[in-house]
Parts: sequence; structure tokens; C-alpha cells
Amino acid sequence: MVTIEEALGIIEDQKIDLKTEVRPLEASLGYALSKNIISPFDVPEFDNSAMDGYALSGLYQEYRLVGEVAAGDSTIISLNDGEAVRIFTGAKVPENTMAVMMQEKTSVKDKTLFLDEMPKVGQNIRKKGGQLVEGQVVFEKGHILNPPSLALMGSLGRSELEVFSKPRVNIITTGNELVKPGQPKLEGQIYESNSYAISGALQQFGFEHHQKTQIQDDFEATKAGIQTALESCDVLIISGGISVGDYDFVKQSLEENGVNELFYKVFQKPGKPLYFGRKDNKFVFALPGNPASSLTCFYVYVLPLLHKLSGYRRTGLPTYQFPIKHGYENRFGRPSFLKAAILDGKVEVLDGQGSSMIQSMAKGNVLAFVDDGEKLTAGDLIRCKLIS
Ligand SMILES: Nc1nc2c(c(=O)[nH]1)N[C@H]1C(S)=C(S)[C@@H](COP(=O)(O)OP(=O)(O)OC[C@H]3O[C@@H](n4cnc5c(N)ncnc54)[C@H](O)[C@@H]3O)O[C@H]1N2
Ligand code: MOO
Repeated sequence: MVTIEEALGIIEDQKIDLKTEVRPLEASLGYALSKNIISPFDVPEFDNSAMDGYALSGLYQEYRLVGEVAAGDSTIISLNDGEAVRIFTGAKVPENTMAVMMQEKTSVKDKTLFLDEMPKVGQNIRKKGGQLVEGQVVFEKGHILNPPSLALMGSLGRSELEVFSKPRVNIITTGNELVKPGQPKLEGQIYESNSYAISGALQQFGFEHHQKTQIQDDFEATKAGIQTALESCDVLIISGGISVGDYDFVKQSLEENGVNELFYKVFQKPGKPLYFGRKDNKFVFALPGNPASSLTCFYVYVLPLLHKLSGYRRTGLPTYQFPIKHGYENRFGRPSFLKAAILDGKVEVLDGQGSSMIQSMAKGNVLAFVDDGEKLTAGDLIRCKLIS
């Protein structure tokens, strides 16, 4: 049995050869860059107007109106002192422009422009290189591409990006009692649900599963199922069959498939019988079958590995501290991840902390952490991972 910190340390310490690929810009969200990005030009590339209004040469309250510049217009007009042109947001400002006045503060009579107030030097002009200068490192290797990053890459003219590949994930669920939702079920059977939580959580963080297999509680079937699944993935997530019951064949089947155990059993609740192993460059998590245990272990342990395999520099969900709404004492005898909800800045530990109970997790939005024996009073800070 290892502690939570030891288990996370073992995951973090895995040596990994990261794979890279070139992806189209529109399919790069959530990928980490495998190379630094250097700006090929200044952004903006030219001084341009921040407003619809008038570009002004010299600082006066009256100008001769001599023309118009629209966005995308490449006719270069140079202004003489005392002249103004109609200009629109984003349009390149003519040479000798000292300021742009927004149209709401102007009036025009015949060919004369009148300003309601004196302009200021540089007013409403977005300067060339104001955001980036040519040759500047825009993003370092490892930067995770979020929506604004995609916009920035697009604005630099990039249609493709070199990124770290994401791992290919397979899911195995085990248990004779499990029936696929939508199918008829017999007395004593239950609907299989863990794989939906796991594939949903994968999608939530920009991953997807490649294959999903349901295996009966039979040693040979488990061994063969694991062998097949391992062939086509980087990470195999197995649910159930990892405890000590007579029908828990997963651990032995992993051994027989040449998977080396890195840890088995973590001193925590839920998710004590969690297994992590490795065969060459493939990793296996065997998550305890109880629904809340399996999903909690995904958020706390599987996600950091997936992030690491994707070249992320910071892995896993960050921990934040929020005040707890009420007193709480951890009497579970193990450090515990609690199903909780944060509302109006305060954390409420929800009813239904049992490992088989998924409803409380579905209605909550955080996993709150309390150490073994820790006693909190209302207003104390509690550590939380935001899960939805
Ligand atoms: N003698 C002991 N018994 C148990 C221990 C122990 O230390 N000694 N640990 C308990 C804990 S803690 C957990 S967690 C579970 C984990 O057991 P397994 O990983 O072997 O899981 P199963 O026995 O296969 O299933 C447990 C539970 O979850 C339901 N389940 C399983 N898979 C699914 C699924 N895909 N969808 C929905 N529900 C699923 C299953 O029907 C069981 O109710 O072991 C305790 N026992
Ligand atoms: O560790 Mo189990 O997941 O407590 O139910």
C-alpha cells in the first residue's frame, strides 16, 4: 500500500518518450506545442485604427476631410497637416496620422470635420508591434493550446502546428453482473455505467477512447482481453475486478501479460484497490469497480498520466482552497476525496459519500480532500479539485 503522494510521485516520475505530430490549426485545441513558436512578423503589422472615426494629421479641432480608408484597404494615403480621412476599425492609418477620433465625438459640414474635443497624440491608434515583435518567442514548447492560442497562431498565418501526440486509450470493463444500457437485464444484474463516466471524463479533458471492451469474470477471458487491448493503446483503463474477491482476475491477468506493477493499493477513500502498472511504453490503470471510486481515481491519478503523455508541463487538476460551509470531521480512517459542491464560494460536503454512490458526484462539482482524522470547522479552508 502506498500513500496518495507516493502514488502521484510514481506517476510523475515515469520516463516517457513523447511522440509528436503535425496537426491542422482547427484540430489542435488541447494539444501541447512540441516546439517554440517564433513570431514571423510584428503584430499588428502596421499602425491601425482602434475605432470607426477619423484619422487626423496634426492636433486641431477642425480638419479638411480628404478621403476614406476601409479595413483591408492597401491604398497608402499620406496626410498633410490639418487633413483628416474617414477611417474604420482595423484599417491601416495613413502616414502622418497623429490620432484617431471616434465618430461619436465629431460632426461634418461640407468637407470640414469638427471635433467635440481636442485629440491627444496616439489616441485610438493600435501601434505596429504593440502585441508581438518579429522574432519574439510567442509560446514555448509545452504550451497548451487553448482557444485564444489558436486565434494567435491563426493571426500569425499558421495553418498547421507541431504538437505532442495524445495517448491512445482503451477501456475494459469487467464483471458478469454488467449489462449494456438498453438491453434487458436479469435479476442480480446491473447496468454497466463506469465506462460512460470514464469515456465522458476523457472527452471532458480532450481525450477519447479508441476501444471499449466488456469482459466476463473469467481468468482466461480477462487475460486474452487485456492482451488484445494492450496491442492498440498507450494507456489501458480497466474498471473492476482489482480487489481481493474470488472473481477478481485483473491483477493476475496483468502479471501474465508482462505488465509490471508500479503500485497496488493506495491509502485513501474511495479507491483503495487502485493498480498502476507499465509494460514497455504502455501504461495500465486498474480502477476499483465501485462507480465513485473509479471516477475519483480517474481525476486524481489517470488524468495526470494522460497530461504527462501529452507533453503537458503541469499535469492533473490544480488544487484550490475554498472555505467550507459547515463543520466536517473525516472519520473514514483514510485520507478521503469527498463528493462536494461549491456554491457562492463555499464548499458543502454532500450526502452519499459511499464508493458506490454516483448521484452525489453527479450533482456536485468538486472533489474535496480531507486528511485522515482532519477536523474542519465552518469557514476553514478545504482543498478542492474542480471536476465540472
Ligand atoms: N474483502 C474485501 N473486499 C473489498 C475490498 C477489500 O479491501 N477487501 N475493497 C472494497 C473496495 S474499497 C472496493 S472500491 C471494491 C473494488 O472492487 P473491484 O475493483 O474488484 O470491483 P468489483 O468487485 O468488480 O466491483 C465493485 C462494485 O462496483 C460495481 N461495478 C463494477 N464495474 C462496474 C461498471 N462498469 N459499471 C457499474 N458498476 C460497476 C460492481 O457491480 C460492484 O458493486 O471492492 C471492495 N471489496
Ligand atoms: O476504496 Mo473503495 O473505493 O473505498 O470503495
